[in-house]
Amino acid sequence: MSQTIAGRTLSRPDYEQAVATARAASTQYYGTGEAADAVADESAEVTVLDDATYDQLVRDIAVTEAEHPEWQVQASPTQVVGGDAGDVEHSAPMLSLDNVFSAAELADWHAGLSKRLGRGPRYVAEPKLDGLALAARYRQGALVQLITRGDGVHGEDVTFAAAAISGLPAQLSRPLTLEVRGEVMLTDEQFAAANELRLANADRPFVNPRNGVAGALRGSKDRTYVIPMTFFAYQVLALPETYPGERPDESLGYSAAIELLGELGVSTAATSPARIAVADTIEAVQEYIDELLARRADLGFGIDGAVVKADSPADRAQAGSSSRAPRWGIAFKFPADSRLTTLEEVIWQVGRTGVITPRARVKPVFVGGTTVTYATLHNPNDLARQGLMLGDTVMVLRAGEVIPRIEGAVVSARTGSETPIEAPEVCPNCGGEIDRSQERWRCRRGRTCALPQAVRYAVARDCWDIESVGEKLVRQLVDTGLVTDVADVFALTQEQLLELDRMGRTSAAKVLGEIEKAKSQPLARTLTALGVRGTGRSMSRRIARWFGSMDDIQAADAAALEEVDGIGPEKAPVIVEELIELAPVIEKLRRAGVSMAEPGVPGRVVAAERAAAAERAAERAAAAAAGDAEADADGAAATAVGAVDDEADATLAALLADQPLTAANGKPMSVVVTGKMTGPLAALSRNEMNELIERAGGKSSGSVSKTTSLLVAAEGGSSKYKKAQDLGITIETPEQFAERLKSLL
Ligand SMILES: NC(=O)c1ccc[n+]([C@@H]2O[C@H](COP(=O)([O-])OP(=O)(O)OC[C@H]3O[C@@H](n4cnc5c(N)ncnc54)[C@H](O)[C@@H]3O)[C@@H](O)[C@H]2O)c1
Ligand SMILES: [Zn+2]
Repeated sequence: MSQTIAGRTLSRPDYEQAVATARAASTQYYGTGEAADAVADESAEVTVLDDATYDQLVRDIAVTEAEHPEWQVQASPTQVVGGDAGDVEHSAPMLSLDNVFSAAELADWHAGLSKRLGRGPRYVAEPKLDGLALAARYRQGALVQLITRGDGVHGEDVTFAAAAISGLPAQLSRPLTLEVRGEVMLTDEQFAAANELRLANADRPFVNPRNGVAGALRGSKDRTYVIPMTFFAYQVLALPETYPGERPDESLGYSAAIELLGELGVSTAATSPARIAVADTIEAVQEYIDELLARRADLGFGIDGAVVKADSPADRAQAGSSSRAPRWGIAFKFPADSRLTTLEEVIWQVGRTGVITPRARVKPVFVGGTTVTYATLHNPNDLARQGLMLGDTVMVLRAGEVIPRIEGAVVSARTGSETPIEAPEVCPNCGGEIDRSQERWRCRRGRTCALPQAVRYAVARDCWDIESVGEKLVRQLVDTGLVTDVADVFALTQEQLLELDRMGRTSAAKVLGEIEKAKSQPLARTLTALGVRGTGRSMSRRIARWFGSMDDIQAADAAALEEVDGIGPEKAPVIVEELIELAPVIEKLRRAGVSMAEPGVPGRVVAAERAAAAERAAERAAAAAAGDAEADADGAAATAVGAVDDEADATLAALLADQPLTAANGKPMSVVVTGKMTGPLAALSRNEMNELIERAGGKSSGSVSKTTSLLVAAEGGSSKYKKAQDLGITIETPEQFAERLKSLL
């Protein structure tokens, strides 16, 4: 995960230009968030950079200054903190943070600090919140002033925004006098809501949450509507003597201060999904950082790294600070997850279910670890409202493994050559009418619009595996009306097939043979073949394994579906609705003799039994701990209950016997497969390997982490292999793994 941004040495004119560009970009960045509005003078050039580009520029400047200290100018971003000075003097300078970009750089930093202190400090590690720094002054428990960071010495008074910020109460739970510092930001939800509001009020939407928060904050003075924001605190400090009242204990460590903030009613990252870690070694810090990066996309708000700080005030005092940043803390920067690029084309796609979605083709840009060329857009109505244009400079977000998304456009960067995006008049797939009654447009023909694609998908190797039904045959089957939905495949007869072009007896027999075999495919594959909106292969497997039978799946309501790992309150009702729509197709499949059960899968019943067994085991352990005396008192009753339990446990054990990847505690083992398979597993696709793992009671995962139980790899050398070795995770060859699963092969 390391990202090296080595700086380059610039020529003197390039250096001066770089400093000027960085300053202009900063002004923009800390301005209103809607570039154009920040520039009163229309003729002024607007410099908008994404953070990755800005950071690269600053690195180049730093490397150049190291080589030519005499070139350094006062305005260099390496010398000064962020934005413009305001008129409120800070109680103590609001500093920036120095950065590291890799585990090795962090270890070096730790070595340096340990040397300075003469010992390895205890650390607190927390998210680097991607918002704006804010100082909040409380006098005797009442919020009296909010100040931006400004140039670090003087900030701007933004007290007027207080009511819009959650996490910063107007009144603390105790009447203390103190200053709280932290980050004000727009959560993902708040960003979406903010743009809805802005559009409804004929204001320009924000480009992304990070750029939006400056505008949200400043604009709250004159705006007629309120844009809610969120605050997370990361520091408590004393106020000057002019502020009367009881003060907090100044010898508090950082972790204790975070706790105090929580008690006072101020929110911190400790109670956010990001959490905070206290760690005695730099390795433990790194572990938190790795784990935080893995969870980055699921936090609900933007982070651009982690911050590592010495916990004790004594360590901090001894380490001290430079004019720009403290020496007792460091920011571990994550690779950029959003970059600016150009929107080149909008492609309208019709999905398997007939839903029409716009997809953006952008000028290729490296973001979130890969080069992105395509990104999802909002739904068509949003597109029209946002007024996005072809040729716009757009922000592409790719966090974690999720599909890249366009967050917004920098309207101020328009040159006049942009062109409007044309929405389709008719269905781009069949030329038929579009149903625009819902937010998501859909072809009026629904699933039948994309029927050939749906059938192709259903007969593919990962679903029913009817390989002899190729693309041309599917076309013919659909065109002749023999197939009107995916289930019709199972109703095909020899006579019907023989009437088709280029279909002889041998081919027809082959097709029918494969169709016959497909009838006994596991439920998970049939569920995948149905193309239920909101599910794919792995979700279908999870659903099939959880319920065990199609009857149980169809009987499930949204609440029951939500019990399946990965199905949330948004997805569950969609799946229910889809299954209702698909009921006639499912009924056809049932009548055609297609299997409606997941073989060898314990399903929900055993899942419930597992939970009960685990509970019983815990109770027994507790009883044992409570001492024999009490257990004796309940003697008779306990024996009777115990007998029933033992019987249930025996049933469970029998059921689990062919679940070699279920751990003793009933939890699935997490298995990662890498590289080419060999031996008995050589012919299996990755999807088939995943199926096998799940059938064996395990969980397949794409990346190695602390929680991985097993890595399957034919040879060493890959990064997953090395990571597993480092973490001491069991590694098996495909042959060894096949041996472990022999009861299932
Ligand atoms: N795109 C642009 O044009 C542009 C211009 C200027 C700055 N920037 C961005 O701003 C950043 C650089 O500016 P910077 O000086 O604020 O440095 P920084 O963001 O690298 O680090 C310091 C800041 O981190 C914040 N922070 C978040 N979580 C924190 C935590 N848990 N503990 C302590 N502080 C925390 C605070 O606001 C603090 O002031 C970079 O990310 C840069 O990309 C971008
Ligand atoms: Zn259509």
